[in-house]
Amino acid sequence: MSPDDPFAPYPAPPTVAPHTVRTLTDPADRRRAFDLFLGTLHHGPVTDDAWEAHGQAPDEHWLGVADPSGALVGSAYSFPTRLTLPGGARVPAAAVSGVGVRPDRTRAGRLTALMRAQLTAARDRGDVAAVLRASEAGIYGRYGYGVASRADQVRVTAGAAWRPEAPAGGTVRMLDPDEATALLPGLHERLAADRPGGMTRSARWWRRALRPAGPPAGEYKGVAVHTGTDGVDDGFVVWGVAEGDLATGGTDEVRLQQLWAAGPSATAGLWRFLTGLDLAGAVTSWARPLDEDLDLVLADSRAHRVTGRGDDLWLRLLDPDAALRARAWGPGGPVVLRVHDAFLGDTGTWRLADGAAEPAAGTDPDLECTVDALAAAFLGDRSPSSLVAAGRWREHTPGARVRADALFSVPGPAPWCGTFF
Ligand SMILES: CC(=O)SCCNC(=O)CCNC(=O)[C@H](O)C(C)(C)COP(=O)(O)OP(=O)(O)OC[C@H]1O[C@@H](n2cnc3c(N)ncnc32)[C@H](O)[C@@H]1OP(=O)(O)O
Repeated sequence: MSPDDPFAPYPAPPTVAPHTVRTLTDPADRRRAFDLFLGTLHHGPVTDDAWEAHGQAPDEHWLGVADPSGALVGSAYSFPTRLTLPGGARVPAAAVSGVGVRPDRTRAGRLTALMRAQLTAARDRGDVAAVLRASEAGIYGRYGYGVASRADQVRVTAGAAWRPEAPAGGTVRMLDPDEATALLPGLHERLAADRPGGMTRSARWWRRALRPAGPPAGEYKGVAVHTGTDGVDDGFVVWGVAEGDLATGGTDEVRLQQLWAAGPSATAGLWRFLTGLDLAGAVTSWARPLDEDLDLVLADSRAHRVTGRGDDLWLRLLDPDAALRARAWGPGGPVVLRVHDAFLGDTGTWRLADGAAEPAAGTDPDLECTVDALAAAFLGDRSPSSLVAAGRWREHTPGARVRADALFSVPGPAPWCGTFF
């Protein structure tokens, strides 16, 4: 992207080495591609057990990029998911992972070729968006991905006291692996439907999360479910433990892996349970939603510390028209928004008003942005005003940003994906 014209077409990388991108259907090719990907993360190849236990769902889409010699030098795959938008609509999306190019073949356009093939194929299949978790923040913006939700790393002191008026009620029960496998996918599916950025998880994802194969199988994994006062299961938690060093008298650290809750009493009930576990000094998590305000309900607000904040879900709209029509809108408007997709070579203009988005080709825009910068506001994470202030959106009509703030803002939970894939 040129700094002079952020909407200029995406330039081809200066060196594009000869290559072929092809779809991988043979399980042996997929395994080679997965090993290649693991290698780019500095990991060894997948074990037989892990590969068998995880399996490969037939609806996954695997791509490889090969040298003229035929050697596989890059990989990318995706599985189908449904992404929750503001207002609760769910749209089909490609969940992208396994992206890697062999270290001796990087910076010669191979990822660019994989991304073009993957995004085009997903759009042709009818996916409204692609989503991913990025290993590095500098990779995916050029392909139209933007950070659509962020998450907090937190540390909560074990045994912390709760304020008397903190939400309460309900019960917590622990599950064994079979019970967890039977109950959690459906419960998560229900809970993820209520939060923008929530996504459906594949059976493979759950197998890996609840029944790890290989060395992690020996790790402790706790699972518990919260049941509300109405008798309905309304939240769950999965955690592991980092053992303290006995030599130094250190206590265990409870590492929160997943916590989904339907509302404040389930959230509080599960956190009370976790922080009440014996033999632990703290509960930590690498990614909690920004609206989980534990400092408001703990007697000592400093018992909840946000130790970091980072990107959660990266979103790439493939069919902006379908996406803009599917999400809910706040009151007010009108605002005419033009969106540029330099990588796939599209530009579209929409009029946002009265709770709806309608195509408005030929109308002068009040606001203009790239598709990656639209992602930053699309699920509700950033306001148009903050994006204009940062130079990521352009305002042509004074005051349009404030009208857009109201349009993009929909009551409900903060956007958060909460699924690592
Ligand atoms: C969803 C997931 O799976 S996330 C995991 C992503 N994979 C990894 O992080 C594994 C380690 N890294 C790699 O395998 C590779 O370096 C990749 C896949 C990130 C990049 O592959 P490459 O074939 O080198 O990318 P390609 O040559 O197409 O680069 C295209 C552009 O992106 C830039 N780029 C590539 N990687 C990076 C990066 N890590 N940070 C910043 N810019 C990058 C290139 O400089 C190039 O820029 P230009 O168009 O201005 O010239």
